[in-house]
Amino acid sequence: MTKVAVFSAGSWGTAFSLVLADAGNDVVLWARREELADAINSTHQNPDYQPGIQLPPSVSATHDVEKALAGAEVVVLATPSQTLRGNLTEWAPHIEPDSVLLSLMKGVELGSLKRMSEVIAEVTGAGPERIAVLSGPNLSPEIARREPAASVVACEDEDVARRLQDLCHSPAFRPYTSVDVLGCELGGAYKNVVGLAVGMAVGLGFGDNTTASVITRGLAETARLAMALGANPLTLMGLAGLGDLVATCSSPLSRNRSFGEKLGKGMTTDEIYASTRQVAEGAKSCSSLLALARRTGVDAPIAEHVDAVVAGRLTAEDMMEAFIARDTKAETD
Ligand SMILES: NC(=O)C1=CN([C@@H]2O[C@H](COP(=O)(O)OP(=O)(O)OC[C@H]3O[C@@H](n4cnc5c(N)ncnc54)[C@H](O)[C@@H]3O)[C@@H](O)[C@H]2O)C=CC1
Ligand SMILES: O=C(CO)COP(=O)(O)O
Repeated sequence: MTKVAVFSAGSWGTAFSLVLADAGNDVVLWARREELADAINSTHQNPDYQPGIQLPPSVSATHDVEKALAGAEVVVLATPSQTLRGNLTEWAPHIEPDSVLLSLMKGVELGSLKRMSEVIAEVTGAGPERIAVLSGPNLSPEIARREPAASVVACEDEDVARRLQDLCHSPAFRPYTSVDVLGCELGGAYKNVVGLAVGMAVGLGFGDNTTASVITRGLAETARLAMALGANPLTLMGLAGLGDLVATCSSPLSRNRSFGEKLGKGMTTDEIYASTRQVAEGAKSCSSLLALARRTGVDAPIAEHVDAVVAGRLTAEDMMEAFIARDTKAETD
C-alpha cells in the first residue's frame, strides 16, 4: 500500500482522499485544526467540509506535519493558492526527498504571477519529474458521492504521470495523463475567472445565450494566454480546459459561480467573503491572470472586467454592457 499525505482537509483534499483510499492507498489527511483531525478520526467524516460523507477506514487524519509526511511517497497539496508558499515553506523540511508532489490547486500567485507547480519548485527545490498537477471537472461534493468523473494528471515526466494515474484510478474516478503541466494549470485557474463572469450573468437574471457566450469567449481567452505561454491547444479542449469550464460555469455547486452570482445580485466582495469560509480562487486569480496576460501582451477582457467588478470599480451590469460594446472583431482574432 502506498502512503499518500494530503494537505489539507478542505473540500477537495477530503474528497480526493476518498478517491485515493478507494484506489487502494493508505491516506493521511492533514488538518490545520487539531479538533478537526480528531473529529475525522472518531467519526470518519469531515463535518466542516464534506458533511454526511463516510470516509473509508484507510483515511486517517492528523494535525502533526511530521507524522503526516513520514514515509509518504506522494504528497498531495490542496490549500488555497495564495497560502501555498507560506504553508509549504513550513512543511518542506519534513517532505521525503524522493516523494512526488501533486498539486490539486487552481490559482496563480498574486505578485509573483507563478503557477502552483512553479511555487512548489521554488519552495522545495524539486525537479519537474517530482512535480505534477491534477485538474478537470471535479466538483468535490459530486466526487465525494462517488459520481463518475474524469480528470487529467500532468507531469513533464510521463512515467510519473502514469504512476499517479494508477494511484488515483478508482471505480468512480478516471484520470488521463498529460505532459502539459502549464496548459492544465492555466485551464484550471482561468475557468474560475470565467465562472465568476458567468455567475454574474446568472445573478443579473440572464439566460443560456448569455452564459454560453461568456463560456465560449472565456475558452478563447484562456487558450490565447495559455498558447502564448507554450501550452498545447488540445489541453484547452480537454478535461482541464473545456471540461472544467463547463462544470464550473453550469453548476450551482461551484463556489466561483456562486461568488459571481452574489456579485451580480449586488453584494460587495467583502460581504461575500464574510458569508463563506470556502475559497473562490477566481476572486484573487483574476488579478494575477490579468497581470500575466498583460505581461505576455495578450488581450484578456474577461479577466480585466471581472477584476474590476471584484475590486468594486465596476458593477456586474456595467461589465455585461461593456462586453457587448467592445470594438467588434473576427471570432478567431
Ligand atoms: N472544492 C472543489 O471542488 C475543488 C477545488 N479545487 C482547488 O483545490 C484548492 C483547495 O480548495 P478547497 O479544498 O475546495 O478549499 P476549501 O476552502 O474547501 O478548503 C481549504 C483548505 O485549506 C485550509 N486553509 C485555509 N486557509 C489556510 C491557510 N492560511 N493555511 C493553510 N491552510 C489553509 C483550510 O483549512 C481547508 O482545509 C483550490 O485551489 C481549489 O481551486 C480543485 C478542484 C475541485
Ligand atoms: O474546480 C472545481 C471543479 O472542477 C471547483 O470549482 P469551485 O472552486 O468554483 O467550486
